[in-house]
Amino acid sequence: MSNPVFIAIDVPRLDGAKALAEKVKGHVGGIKLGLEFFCAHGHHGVLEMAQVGLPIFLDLKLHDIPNTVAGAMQSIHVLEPAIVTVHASGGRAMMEDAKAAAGENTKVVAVTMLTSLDETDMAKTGIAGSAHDQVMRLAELAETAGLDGIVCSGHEVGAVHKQWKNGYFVVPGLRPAGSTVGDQKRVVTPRQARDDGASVLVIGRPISKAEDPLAAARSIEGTL
Ligand SMILES: O=c1ccn([C@@H]2O[C@H](COP(=O)(O)O)[C@@H](O)[C@H]2O)c(=O)[nH]1
Repeated sequence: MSNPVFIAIDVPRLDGAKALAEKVKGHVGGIKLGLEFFCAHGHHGVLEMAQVGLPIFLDLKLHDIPNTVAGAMQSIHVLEPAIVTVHASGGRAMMEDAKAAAGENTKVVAVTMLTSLDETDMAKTGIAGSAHDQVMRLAELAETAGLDGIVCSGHEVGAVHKQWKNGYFVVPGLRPAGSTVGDQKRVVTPRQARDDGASVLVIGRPISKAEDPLAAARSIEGTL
C-alpha cells in the first residue's frame, strides 16, 4: 500500500518548501500546496515542487459561481494536480462544473466543514445541528454532484466511509499523540483516521515545524 501521508507545505519561501519536501520525500506519499504557497508562487512554484517527484495536491478550496470555478479549474489543468479542493457549500452546480473542467487524472474533492471549526463556530454562521450531520449532508451533495470525494475530519470519516463506499476521503486535522493542536478543533491521530477509512492523511506542522522533520515523518509513517 502506498504512503497515504501528504505533507502540507505551508511555508512562505519556495527554497524552504523545496528543501522540506526533498528532506521527507522518502517517508510521505505526496505534497499538499495550499493558499499560502499558491498566492506567493503560483504556477511556477507548483512546477518547481513537482520536480521533487511526488504527486501534487492543490488545496485551493475554490468557492465561487460555477462559471468562475470552472475557469479556475481550466487554468490549473496544465499543472496536472493529483487532487484539487473546492468548497461543498458552493453548491451542486458549482461542483458539477468543477469536475467537468478538471483533468481526467485529477481528483476533485469537496471541503465539507473545516477541521478548525466546531459546533459553536457553526452556530455563529447560522448552521444549527451537529458537525457530523453537516458533514454527512455535504458529503451526499458532493457525491450527487459527481465529485471523487470529500475533505472531512477524522471524527466523521468512519461514518462517511460507510455511506459512500468508493469515495476518496481526505483527512486533515491530524495530530500524533501528545503533539500541539494549534488552531485545529476536530482532531484525531493519523492512525485513527487511517483505520476509519481515510484515503489521504494531510499532515503539516507536526512535520514541518518539528525540530527534525525527517524524524517526525518517519515516526508518523511507523504508526500507520
Ligand atoms: O478542513 C480542513 C481543510 C484543509 N486543511 C489544511 O490542511 C493542513 C493542515 O495543516 P496542519 O499544520 O497539520 O494543521 C493545512 O494546510 C490546512 O490548510 C485543514 O487543516 N482543515
